[in-house]
Amino acid sequence: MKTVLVVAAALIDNDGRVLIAQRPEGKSLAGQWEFPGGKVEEGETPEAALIRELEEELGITTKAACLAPFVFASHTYETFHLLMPLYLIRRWEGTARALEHTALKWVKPKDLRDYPMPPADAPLVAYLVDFL
Ligand SMILES: Nc1nc2c([nH]c(=O)n2[C@H]2C[C@H](O)[C@@H](COP(=O)(O)OP(=O)(O)OP(=O)(O)O)O2)c(=O)[nH]1
Ligand SMILES: [Mg+2]
Repeated sequence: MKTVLVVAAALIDNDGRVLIAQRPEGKSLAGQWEFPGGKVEEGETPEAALIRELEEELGITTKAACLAPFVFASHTYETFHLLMPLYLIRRWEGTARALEHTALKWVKPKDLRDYPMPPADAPLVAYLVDFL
């Protein structure tokens, strides 16, 4: 089975809320709420991939020095194994907009459990609740 490397971000605002984004119709896991991010492309570092994905998906600009490695998900789906590092980000430029998602939401960590998220994400939420 193929291991797919996906990078994701927990953007944290000044009130300690985390940004989640709803996956659009037509994609796998449609309607579920995820951390913004995406697949690392060939020859790309995880950090460069995340900076690119945040620009594409949210229209925001950040830099490698603002990405703090936090925890990772390692989860077997039916057709691939997902390896997904989650970075914490507190500094970026611009206002996040849903350029590729159905909706965005800023959520207190303890309220993240009210939103259906992909199976790989449940353990990550527990770490955010404890740490933030
Ligand atoms: N971004 C993100 N992906 C997640 C999360 N949890 C989770 O299981 N995934 C899975 C869903 C997908 O199988 C994969 C990421 O795929 P994606 O569709 O976001 O990839 P991408 O942004 O590069 O988009 P695409 O060009 O492949 O359409 O990781 C999460 O919290 N954030
Ligand atoms: Mg994505």
